[in-house]
Amino acid sequence: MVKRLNAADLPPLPGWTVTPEGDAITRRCVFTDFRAAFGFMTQVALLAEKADHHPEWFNVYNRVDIRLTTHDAGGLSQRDVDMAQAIDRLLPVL
Ligand SMILES: C[C@H](O)[C@H](O)[C@H]1CNC2=NC(N)=NC(=O)C2=N1
Repeated sequence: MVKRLNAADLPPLPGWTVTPEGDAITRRCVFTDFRAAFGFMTQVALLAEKADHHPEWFNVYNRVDIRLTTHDAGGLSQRDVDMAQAIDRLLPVL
């Protein structure tokens, strides 16, 4: 079992929102087009496989809505924090 983190114990994660239930964090990522969005998703997929930690996500054209939670913890864990920060490093700086 993975240790669950309370939302209040999360480090600052600019761009991410804690769900009202406190069991997940979400972020909307918008790209120039589908190609860029899907390229990003491919990179995240590789990270997810490496970490054995997989996002819930929804893509329409240039938009990717991501939800991170840890099923094995029944809520948030350090794995979500690590994945969120790794995802942020893939995003273009605006
Ligand atoms: C057996 C396997 O390690 C687990 O099911 C992994 C796979 N990917 C996962 N992804 C996420 N988001 N949460 C998990 O608890 C999880 N567990």
